Amino acid sequence: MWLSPNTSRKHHNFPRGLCSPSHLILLFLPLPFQLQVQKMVLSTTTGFAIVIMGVSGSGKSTVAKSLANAIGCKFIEADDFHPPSNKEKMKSGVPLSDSDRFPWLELLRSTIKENIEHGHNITLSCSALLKKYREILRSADCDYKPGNYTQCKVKFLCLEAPVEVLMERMKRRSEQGSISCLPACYNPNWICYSLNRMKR
Ligand SMILES: Nc1ncnc2c1ncn2[C@@H]1O[C@H](COP(=O)(O)OP(=O)(O)O)[C@@H](O)[C@H]1O
Ligand SMILES: O=C(O)[C@H](O)[C@@H](O)[C@H](O)[C@H](O)COP(=O)(O)O
Repeated sequence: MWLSPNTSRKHHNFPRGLCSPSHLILLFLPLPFQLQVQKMVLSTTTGFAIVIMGVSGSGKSTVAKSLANAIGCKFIEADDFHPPSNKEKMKSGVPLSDSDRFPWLELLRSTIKENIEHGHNITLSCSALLKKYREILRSADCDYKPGNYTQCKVKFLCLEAPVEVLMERMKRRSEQGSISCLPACYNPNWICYSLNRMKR
């Protein structure tokens, strides 16, 4: 399920009580996603995870945090789970390799698994740019059969933003000294490549 922030959305029926200002974010989600969030909120027995994914600066943390706040669930920032060696690489602008990413994704999988198995809902901000990374996170649901996205308790929402917006945000972020994957993010071709090649 892919969301572009500029796409217009219709307002839909949320359970009573989901109508304070902090819930406004829900109205900006695509309808199938709104329904998923309703299911999440109404379920008392099953935990769900919503992964807000996309490239650096696409707004993952902002949206995942607001969504968690709106529906009263836990927000998890995937960047907090990187080992110091990955953080060091990202700080120096060295892109991570898959062998850097796999242990990190496996740790995230265990965290998602633990939460959904205890019936807790979570939102997670994580780049998850390749299908193989998303499949690792989906496998946190022990009932997940590869390709059965509808039943999977781990849902993905991909944020997109125009390249100029991403560049501006990354520039601002680097000026503020935060960690980011600068060389990759400063290359517009890389950004387009990631966005265009993303499949479920
Ligand atoms: N919808 C939005 N409109 C305007 N600014 C936004 C929006 N979403 C995020 N931002 C800003 O963009 C920057 C990057 O957002 P962030 O959530 O950290 O992105 P990511 O987690 O994908 O790297 C932050 O300064 C944030 O305030
Ligand atoms: O929000 C961000 O700035 C990025 O998404 C970033 O923090 C990400 O977690 C790392 O770059 C590792 O992930 P990838 O190299 O797999 O994107």
